[in-house]
Amino acid sequence: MQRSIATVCLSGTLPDKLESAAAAGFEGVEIFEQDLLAFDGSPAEAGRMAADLGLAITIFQPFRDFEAMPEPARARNMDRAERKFDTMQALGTDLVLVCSNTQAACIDDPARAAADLREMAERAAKRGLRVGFEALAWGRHTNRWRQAWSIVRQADHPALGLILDSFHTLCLGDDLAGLSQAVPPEKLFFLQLADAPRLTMDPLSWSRHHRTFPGQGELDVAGFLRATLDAGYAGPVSLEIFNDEFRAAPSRRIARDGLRSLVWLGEQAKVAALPAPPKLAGIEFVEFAVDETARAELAAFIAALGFRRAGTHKSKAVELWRNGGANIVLNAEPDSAAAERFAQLGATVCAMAFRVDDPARVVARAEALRCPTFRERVGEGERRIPAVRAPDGTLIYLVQSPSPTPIWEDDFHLLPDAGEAKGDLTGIDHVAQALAPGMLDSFVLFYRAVFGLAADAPWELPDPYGLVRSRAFTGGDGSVRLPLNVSESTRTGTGRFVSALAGAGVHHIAFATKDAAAVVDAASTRAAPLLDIPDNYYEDLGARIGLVDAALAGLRERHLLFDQDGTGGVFLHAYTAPFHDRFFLEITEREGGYAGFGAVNAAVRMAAQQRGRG
Ligand SMILES: O=C(O)c1ccc(O)c(O)c1
Ligand SMILES: [Mg+2]
Repeated sequence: MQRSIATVCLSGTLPDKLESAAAAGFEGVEIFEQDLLAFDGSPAEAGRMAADLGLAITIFQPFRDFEAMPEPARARNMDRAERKFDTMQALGTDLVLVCSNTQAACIDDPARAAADLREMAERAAKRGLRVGFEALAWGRHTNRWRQAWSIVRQADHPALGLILDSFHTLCLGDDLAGLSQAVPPEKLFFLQLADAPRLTMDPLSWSRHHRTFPGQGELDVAGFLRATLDAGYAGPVSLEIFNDEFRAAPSRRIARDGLRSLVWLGEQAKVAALPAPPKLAGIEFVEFAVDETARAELAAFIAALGFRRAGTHKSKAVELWRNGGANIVLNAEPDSAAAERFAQLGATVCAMAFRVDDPARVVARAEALRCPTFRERVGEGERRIPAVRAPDGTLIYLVQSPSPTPIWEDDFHLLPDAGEAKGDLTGIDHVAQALAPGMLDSFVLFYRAVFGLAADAPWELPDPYGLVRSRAFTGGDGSVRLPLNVSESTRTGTGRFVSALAGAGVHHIAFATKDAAAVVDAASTRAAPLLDIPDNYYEDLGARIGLVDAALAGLRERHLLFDQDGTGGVFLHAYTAPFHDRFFLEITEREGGYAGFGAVNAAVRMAAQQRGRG
């Protein structure tokens, strides 16, 4: 499978785009005409640049509004084609993409379309060039691949073939049924792949602004690729994404995401196997980068929630704090990855650890998916825990589970009563990350591809100062839950956090308990900085769900928020005020299979946090 990417996917100048594509590991590029027009060198120079980078120019595109035009436009189009053939020969590519005509003047006559394409193909063939015809989903008279194929078949010229684009087919709810029976493999000239979120929108706007890489959206791109390969297609597999955020993002990151997406898609379409994704069994710990001062402050903050110091690292300035099954690591080791993170960003989460069945296999999978991995230096006799780096630089440690000896025993001097039995928390329920706008799709692909996490439908959460978009990832039967939040506004809690961090990071950590009321009561006796929820919330709650008065009073008294899911699932949760206006903690109790995050309560929580800033 030759991997190719269209220059339109990437930001910057044509040389930037080519360099980023080559650096990411692509073997080919589609040269989008607009990128060539804006380039101040000759097509031959562009062609040499690509060749020097080891990139084949897989196609030149698009050639628009060609077929079935009345005279004199028809004759002009033939001349235009000849001129573009000159460009293609200088570039060093033999294939041009003709997308179906969108003009009102286009004649509704497939025979005319076929005759015109036949003539174009005949002219191309004289120069050893080829023409591929693609149905745009908004083409005037040709918008399905079956129509495009019927025209290509009628034209019956060896230099004319069909181009398939997953977006145009899938956005119309169409599929490739019948492809392998209808179209001989030598007539499949090119394959473009794009995913997209399911939106209710006209196909043109949807296509020009919201396409994504495969794995970042909701279309069955793997099925589309599989069907094309089953029909005998053996040419390049090329990404063609029009996306506003991609155009604004660094081309290197987007190109890397693109390659990762194709590697992952190859697995999904059963082209090439990868080391299997992990069986996940929860989040073992979350680790903060601190210095001595921040460690003391953060220790006091979590102690109010019932965490106790459970151990110190044998060779590093690292402490383990624990409440029942929930572990927090405070890392103040100088000269470490954590110290670097602290120097840059202050007290923040620098790592978290997933319990996985086989850490070595996950590392191999991450490497196959071109994700950076990490190994911390270790002292004698200490355990080396491998890690994968998330797109924001956060380390995700991979901890063997089940494991004959808990990871803490090798590396930590544990205090005598450090066991998990003590405490009222059962573990880490979820870890929420705030991301800069434009980063969400990179994270979506990372979590889905490396860890096999499944994405919930997107949510919108109203902060008093702007909207927060949220998408949650879940794996391991709900043992790992990772909501991702993005805000365009810099005044929301999410936006301020992202500005302070100049990027992305963990914004809150939610702990699980079987008895939220008891945890909150105990925390209150320790003067924990829990968030006050206004009475109006409880008035509305009573009106909405008719809890008995005593139950409602119990929630109100403890400032506990409540949600239920209609199938017997119930969620109780309470929040702390933010630590250093940075991140906050949450206490959660899930009952009856509740699978959400209390999104209905987010507006009240965010308003209370904004009020708390004074
Ligand atoms: O949006 C467009 O115009 C356009 C052009 C060329 C393509 O291959 C395509 O899928 C869309
Ligand atoms: Mg296309």
